[in-house]
Order: sequence, then C-alpha cells, then structure tokens
Amino acid sequence: MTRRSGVFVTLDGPSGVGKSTTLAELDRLLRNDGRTVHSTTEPSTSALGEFTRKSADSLSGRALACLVAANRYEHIDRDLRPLLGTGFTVVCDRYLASSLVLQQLDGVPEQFLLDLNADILLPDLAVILTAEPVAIGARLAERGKRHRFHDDPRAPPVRSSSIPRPHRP
Ligand SMILES: Nc1ncnc2c1ncn2[C@@H]1O[C@H](COP(=O)(O)OP(=O)(O)O)[C@@H](O)[C@H]1O
Ligand SMILES: Cc1cn([C@H]2C[C@H](O)[C@@H](COP(=O)(O)OP(=O)(O)O)O2)c(=O)[nH]c1=O
Repeated sequence: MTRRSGVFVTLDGPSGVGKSTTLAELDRLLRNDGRTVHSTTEPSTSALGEFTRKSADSLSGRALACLVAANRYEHIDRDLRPLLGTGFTVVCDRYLASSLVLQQLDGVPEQFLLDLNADILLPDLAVILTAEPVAIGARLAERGKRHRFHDDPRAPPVRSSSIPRPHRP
C-alpha cells in the first residue's frame, strides 16, 4: 500500500447539523494556513456518485449499501488515495459513519456494512457533528426535504460513542 503524506478528515452527522457549512469554513481556514486542500463529498460528484445520490430515495437496504460502497471505493481509487499520496489535506462531507447509521436505519446488519467497508481508506480524523434535534428540525423545515433520510423518525441523534470502530488493517 502507498504511504500517504496528506491528512484525511471526514465530517458526519444528521442532515441540517452543519456539515457543509463546517466543511466550507474548514477549507478556508486550512487554505489560510498554507495547506493544499481538497474538499469533497459522498456520494461523490462522479457519474456513479450522482447516480447513488439520485437512487437513495428509490433504493434501500443492501442494494443502496452496496451502491454507496461502490461509489466510496471509486472515490478512494480516483481521488482520495492519489491526493493523500501527494500531501493534500482532504476533507469529506459524509463517509463511513453515514453508512453505519443510515444503512442500519434501512435494516442492513452492522456486520454486513463493516464487511462491505473493510478495505476502505480510514480517516485520520472522523468528526461527528451533533446539535439539538429541535434546532436541526427547524433548519430542515426552513430548507425543505431533500431526501427520505431527512425526517426518519427513527433517526437518533448521532453520538460518537455509538459509532463502531472498524478494525484498521
Ligand atoms: N453552527 C451553526 N449554528 C447555527 N446554524 C448553523 C450552523 N451550522 C450550519 N447552520 C445552518 O444550518 C443549516 C444547515 O447547514 P448545512 O451546513 O447545510 O447542514 P448539512 O450539510 O449537515 O445538511 C444552514 O442554514 C446553515 O446556515
Ligand atoms: C455517504 C452516504 C450517503 N447516503 C445517502 C443519504 C442521502 O440520501 C444522500 C446524501 O445526501 P446529502 O444531501 O449529502 O445529505 P445532507 O442532507 O446531510 O446534506 O446519500 C447514504 O445513504 N449512505 C452513505 O454512506
């Protein structure tokens, strides 16, 4: 495996918690600090990523889990690994924790998700953003619903202690 010289940071948390706002601010601060930064998102902006994003309402369960994972491996091979190899700081809006939470809400067993993600690139820092559910609800009401996971009544406030840590190979 190629040794990476960059730093990989991921941001996860419920819709409306402030992931894209935080990512934009982090990007600005890191650039001001003189770092070469690549800000990205999952699903990614590739054709497969766009297809995954579009399919997240019509597909569910293992099928969506596999599609999200396929896009993740594509993202790693095409963008994340090469950029990290040349010293970029990469910041990603949604990553593994989103799969572990959202796909489990869809009924996918945790072990299936851990197996599916067993060979992904693990972040150096995985940040889980949280906020009061009432505040998030008000923001989402203002913004309007963008996908079915927005108002899933079973969605718990995400706590970092509830995110299983996959074994680092
Ligand atoms: N720390 C914060 N305090 C108050 N409002 C915030 C904060 N971060 C983001 N917001 C607002 O919440 C809304 C959702 O933020 P956004 O970054 O789009 O969330 P996400 O990417 O997690 O869905 C936006 O209107 C944004 O301006
Ligand atoms: C990264 C990821 C995304 N998704 C889905 C959930 C959403 O339908 C979509 C991401 O939507 P997005 O608009 O990025 O979320 P937010 O509302 O927080 O801004 O992709 C998963 O189901 N699993 C995942 O691991």
